[in-house]
Amino acid sequence: MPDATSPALAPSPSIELVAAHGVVRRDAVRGTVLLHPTDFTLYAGQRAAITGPSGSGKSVFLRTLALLDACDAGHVTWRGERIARSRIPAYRRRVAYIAQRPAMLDGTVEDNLLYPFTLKTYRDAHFDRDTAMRLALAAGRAPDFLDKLASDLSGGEAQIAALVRVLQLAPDVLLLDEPTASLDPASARSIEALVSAWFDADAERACIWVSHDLEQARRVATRHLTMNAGVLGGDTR
Ligand SMILES: Nc1ncnc2c1ncn2[C@@H]1O[C@H](COP(=O)(O)OP(=O)(O)OP(=O)(O)O)[C@@H](O)[C@H]1O
Repeated sequence: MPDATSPALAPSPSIELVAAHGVVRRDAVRGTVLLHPTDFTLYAGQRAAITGPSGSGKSVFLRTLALLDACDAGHVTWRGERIARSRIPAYRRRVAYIAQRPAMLDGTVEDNLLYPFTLKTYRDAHFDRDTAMRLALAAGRAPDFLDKLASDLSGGEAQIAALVRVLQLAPDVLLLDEPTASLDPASARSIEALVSAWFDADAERACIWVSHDLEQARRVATRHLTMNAGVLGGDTR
């Protein structure tokens, strides 16, 4: 009978997905530090939350991990390797950043869902209406959701559409920057359910959820970090 130390039952080594190595961000004009030197690793299977006061640097940190803003020092790695400039689009395909109020294009929800497939990075992928419908249904939307005009969507519906637009592309990591901040509780729960279903579908996925809401942070994450005046605290490694 194998015991817990036998190779068959030992936990598999953690897979490092996104890591920050001494990353620093400064205000380009005034030179003030927005993010102090930060080390952080996100492993496959982790759901992390970052809470902290307004203006403390949560978005600055998330945008740095997403490679949307360049570091002033340090670097970000993907699966233990530095990311060459030419590989940034491929990285963003694996690591998706979701803003608080994502931009929607004119046209229907389906037009919005089709948009990523017009980009060079996704030239090998194809829009699958059934997948999109399934995701919309998982967020409690009616079957006609894809036919709605983006301009007619409520804030909650627009956020759901934006999340479906990302999740249909099956990223490995979600960086969620207060995705439910301006939403009613029901819409917020729909977003949480959608992210949860995405996470549960593959053991090698991981996410970071920035939230002002401590209750939500407890619901959506098992690893808790804090940001205060540009200093990331908690269990950062
Ligand atoms: N590109 C930038 N250049 C200069 N200053 C910036 C830049 N981005 C953010 N800041 C400043 O950095 C500080 C942290 O901003 P950030 O948006 O990360 O805060 P936050 O913790 O996400 O706040 P909130 O919870 O209100 O969204 C703020 O003072 C903000 O004005």
